[in-house]
Amino acid sequence: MLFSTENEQISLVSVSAKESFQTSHMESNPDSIDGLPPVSYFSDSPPLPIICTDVNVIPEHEKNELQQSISNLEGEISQLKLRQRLWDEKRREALNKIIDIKGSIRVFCRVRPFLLMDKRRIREPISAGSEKIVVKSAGTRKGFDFDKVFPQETSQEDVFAEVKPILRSALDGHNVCIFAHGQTGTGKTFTMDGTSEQPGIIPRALKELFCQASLDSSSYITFSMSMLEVYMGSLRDLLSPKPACRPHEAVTRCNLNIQTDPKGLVEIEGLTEVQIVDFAKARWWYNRGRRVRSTSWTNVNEASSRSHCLTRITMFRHGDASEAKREVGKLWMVDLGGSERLLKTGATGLTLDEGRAINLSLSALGDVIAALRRKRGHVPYRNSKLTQILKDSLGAGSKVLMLVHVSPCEEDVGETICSLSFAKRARAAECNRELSEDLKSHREKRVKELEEDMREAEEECHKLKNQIQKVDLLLCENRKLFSTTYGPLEDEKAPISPEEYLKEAVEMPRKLEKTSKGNVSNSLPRFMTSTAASRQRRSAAEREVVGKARSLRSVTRSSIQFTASQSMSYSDPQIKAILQNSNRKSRYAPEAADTLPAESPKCNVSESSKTRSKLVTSSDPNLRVTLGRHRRWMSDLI
Ligand SMILES: Nc1ncnc2c1ncn2[C@@H]1O[C@H](COP(=O)(O)OP(=O)(O)OP(=O)(O)O)[C@@H](O)[C@H]1O
Repeated sequence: MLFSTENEQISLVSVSAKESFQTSHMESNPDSIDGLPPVSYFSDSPPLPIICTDVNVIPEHEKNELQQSISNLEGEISQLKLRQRLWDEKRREALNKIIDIKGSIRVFCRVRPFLLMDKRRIREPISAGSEKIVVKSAGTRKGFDFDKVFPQETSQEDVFAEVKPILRSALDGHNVCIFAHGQTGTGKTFTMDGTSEQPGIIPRALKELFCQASLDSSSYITFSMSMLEVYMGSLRDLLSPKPACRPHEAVTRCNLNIQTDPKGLVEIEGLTEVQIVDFAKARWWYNRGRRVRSTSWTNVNEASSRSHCLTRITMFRHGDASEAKREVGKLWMVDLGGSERLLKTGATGLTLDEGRAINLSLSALGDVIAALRRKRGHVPYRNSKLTQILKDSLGAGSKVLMLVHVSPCEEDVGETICSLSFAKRARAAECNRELSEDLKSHREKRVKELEEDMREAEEECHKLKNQIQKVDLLLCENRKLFSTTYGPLEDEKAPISPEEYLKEAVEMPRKLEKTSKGNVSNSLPRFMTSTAASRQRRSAAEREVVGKARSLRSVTRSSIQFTASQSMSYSDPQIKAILQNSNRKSRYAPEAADTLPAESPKCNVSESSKTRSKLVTSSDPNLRVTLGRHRRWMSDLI
């Protein structure tokens, strides 16, 4: 029976309740209770009015009110998110302007403290100011300007504080390179890597990236890591699953190819790329790579690095799932091999060749930076492997930080001047024009203003994040209340699968045609309506698309992790978003976490072969090609 109005419904329920009450009372309790006369509804006196409330009946207007409040909250959240995005844009803009004012290639200098084995003289040859270094030698004084000078007593923390802003830029989707350059034994590895008590830039940067990513409320960021070494002009994969081979063997066995795609993006074929979900995992992988690096003993440094060691962190910044937008930024942290006068290091044989190779690639790097600075048409990237690898991270839109290291010792003055001259060359082009004091103070003022803007934007973003969380909580409660009372909300649809999405895309023209048949088709000229042949062609195309969707779903089910170039092969933003979501889910799934070693790499043959088979069983030919071409993934390791 249908109840037309609320009142009718209630009165009917009241009657039935009254009837049932009367029946049950008559059946179960015909006599008095505790000697009291039973209440008779059949007496002559008129019956008392019965008030019945049925808890299951909720007035219609309450349902509407709840629905309204849900949609209001949803609207509020999207408004807040929009405001948050705008503030985030402002923050990025301010940061970019700051970096542009300060210069996209910045050069710092760090002076190493005296070591126990150093011969100390009364008069030290180097005096360091905050932005200037003066070298005194053989009665001459040479001055070198820098963006920042770190004197001997500078702590690792202070150095990192100056590096931090550039990391934010990497998180915002820019390509960033941080180099440590200098003579052998001047502290490049100490600055980049550090010790367990005094961690250097790389471990601190890894920590900072995860910290910043967790605070970022407008998007979510995922990370992957690769490490390689440029040794005697060849590339070695430092995170390779193979056992750490000896340097000279590895050169031939682990050589990798550098490819540049038509867009100018650099890809290193076969380079291992591991996904890093947290700082602990990142550190584990970093330590693993470090141990494999080629070092040898020289007269100058007991554990001299004989190669350039490159650590790459790739950042995938995903916007809202609805936006399906993704930005990829690369952060390169490079511990360059020591520049050295080969005679001084006492190098012979292989070590001598290693030194020569290091020097050649360093001068190629200097040429590239100088050409970029001078904005020359031709940039000689091809002159060394190092510059080929960094090609897409050194050019326009990228940020470069060079940390030049020098020794405080008298006997190293010649080398010190060489290193400082290298730095001067890198810095010169952008600082060609010596700035007047007025201009300098104007720039400083502008930077301060922009820093203030940035802080304000960050605060606003933080406030909005908190507000969104609160409203979201309220929304969840309301949704829960609605679904428990009235059943699922109308717009609470299950997330659309790639197959459904493509099917919908295929069906859309059909639907349109159906509508047009009814309404517009007759008004179309005959040559614009579909022929039998065109219909046949279209259904063949539809079958292909649905087939693709199926294989796509099988891919997402098998939790394959996509890299930048792989996901780019799917040009549709909605599919990308779905794939990203599925990646995200699988990453946090317990079985995905298991594939990362907790403490040390454990060889689990069945596990790894299972994963490998997943990687190759995709039925999608496009995917197979990109997977085949691409880097090995963490799941493929060991
Ligand atoms: N700022 C510093 N404070 C304390 N010790 C330092 C500092 N810089 C360097 N050292 C020490 O100097 C020694 C040489 O440093 P490191 O190995 O980092 O030099 P390097 O430039 O990387 O040399 P190479 O190019 O040969 O690899 C190490 O014992 C290191 O601990």
